[in-house]
Amino acid sequence: MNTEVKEMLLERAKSARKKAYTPYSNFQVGAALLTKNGKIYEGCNIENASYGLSNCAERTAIFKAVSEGEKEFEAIAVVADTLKPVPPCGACRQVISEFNPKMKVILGNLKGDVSEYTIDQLLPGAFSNEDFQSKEMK
Ligand SMILES: O=c1ccn([C@H]2C[C@H](O)[C@@H](CO)O2)c(=O)[nH]1
Ligand SMILES: [Zn+2]
Repeated sequence: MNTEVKEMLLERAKSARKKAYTPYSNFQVGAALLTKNGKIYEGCNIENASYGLSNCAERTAIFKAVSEGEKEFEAIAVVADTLKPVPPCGACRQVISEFNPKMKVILGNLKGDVSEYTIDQLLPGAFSNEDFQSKEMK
């Protein structure tokens, strides 16, 4: 993936982060999701007084995109103010892998550190719709 696109996604994630609603953790995260046809959907984390209902930035971006009719994704960038590039939580890894097991995941922080993975590196052996099959198809 070319460096300009990567930089641009990280910038959009950084900008999305400013919209985070985080009165409980005060930990802001932004994400930017790139569709295969070149559109970008931003997301931020959104917390709730009932803590467990909080939604991560990554899932906000994906759910926004899917609700607009998008299902083909190429990459997601995630940014937070962390020492090392912010790792996505397990729930988000599972949701990312649903749509593209080869999705590129670009992780950053505000200092400019960047690391890049594919989702199958971050969640090897993910549960998928193929696991619904109860016996070998002959
Ligand atoms: O990759 C991550 C990790 C955490 N969070 C959010 C969830 C919660 O609002 C806050 C603290 O966990 O950060 C994200 O949005 N993305
Ligand atoms: Zn998450």
